[in-house]
Amino acid sequence: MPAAPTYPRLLGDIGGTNARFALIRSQGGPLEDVRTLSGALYEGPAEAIEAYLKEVGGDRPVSGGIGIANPIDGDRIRMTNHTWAFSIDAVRKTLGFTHLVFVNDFTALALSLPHLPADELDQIGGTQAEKGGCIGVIGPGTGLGVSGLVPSPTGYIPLSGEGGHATVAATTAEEAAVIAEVGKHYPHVSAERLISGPGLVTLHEALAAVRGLPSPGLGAPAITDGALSGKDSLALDSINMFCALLGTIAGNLALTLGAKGGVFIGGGIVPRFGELFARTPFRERFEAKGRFRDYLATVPVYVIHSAYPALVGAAEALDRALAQPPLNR
Ligand SMILES: Nc1ncnc2c1ncn2[C@@H]1O[C@H](COP(=O)(O)OP(=O)(O)OP(=O)(O)O)[C@@H](O)[C@H]1O
Repeated sequence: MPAAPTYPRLLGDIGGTNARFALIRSQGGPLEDVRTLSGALYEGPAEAIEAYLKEVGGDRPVSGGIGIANPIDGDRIRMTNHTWAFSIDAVRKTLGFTHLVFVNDFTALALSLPHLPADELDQIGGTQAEKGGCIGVIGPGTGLGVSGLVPSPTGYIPLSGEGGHATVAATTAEEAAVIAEVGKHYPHVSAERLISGPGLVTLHEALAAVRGLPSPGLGAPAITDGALSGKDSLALDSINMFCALLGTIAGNLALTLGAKGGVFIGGGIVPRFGELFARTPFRERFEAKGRFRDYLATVPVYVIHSAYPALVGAAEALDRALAQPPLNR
């Protein structure tokens, strides 16, 4: 009997604010009909997916792969920054799909890395990536996602960790003062508390307080704009500290994984810094590990500029799920 058709396939990337969907219509084909929907307008993923499919029309997919900004632990998902709570299998049945796979969004991002074209990556220091070496990925956005790819005889295995909640570490006295200031409000100052969109605002406010300045009251985009304009020195100092702290934690990730295959920076924030990023203390701090400076000096870091890398990774996650032999039930 011929195998049931698995194209078109639905791909998704569900964040705290937006849900992005796309279709791949044939094997090796591109992402098509990418749309961004506001999650808050829908009761749950089935409703959002139906709205998307109605809008783009054409043949209906029967399988889907979705990255979601949430830990995945079994069939039930309750989104942390959202009202959506659902059973993956119930969504699959509602949609009439044969397969529906959900993975953590940073697991999806990790799965995308070997597929990203070189011209969508900006290298920040280091030498050649070791082919087949361990890979790290870290990305400040609404939160701080951390993942990686570990080589195995059957290919790369993605990690599903919560590294954004590791403790943030100071290198300079002013960083220590900022962390102490933030610690007045939180019992544990995780990396995400400072290295994320909301974290940039927290860092900027705390740096002003440490320097005895009035509360600046700026949002994350305004802080970046102030730094890029060259006219707001507090904003520039905040971006520099943000990137230094990111360098510290990215260097820790590289050491922990032995990421000779490189460290990739995803998320929506760092690409918005543009050329400023290469002039921040990020790379110096990434390598500032005492006796392991030479080791880290070889590790390349790449800023991801791809438009929809998590959708590429969701496609890989679905590919892998469909390649598994069916369970004997
Ligand atoms: N120019 C900017 N500079 C710094 N931070 C910014 C800028 N523009 C937006 N942000 C911050 O980026 C964060 C959103 O990050 P990102 O674009 O990666 O979205 P996300 O985490 O994928 O979430 P979603 O998928 O739900 O949109 C927000 O906290 C926002 O304040």
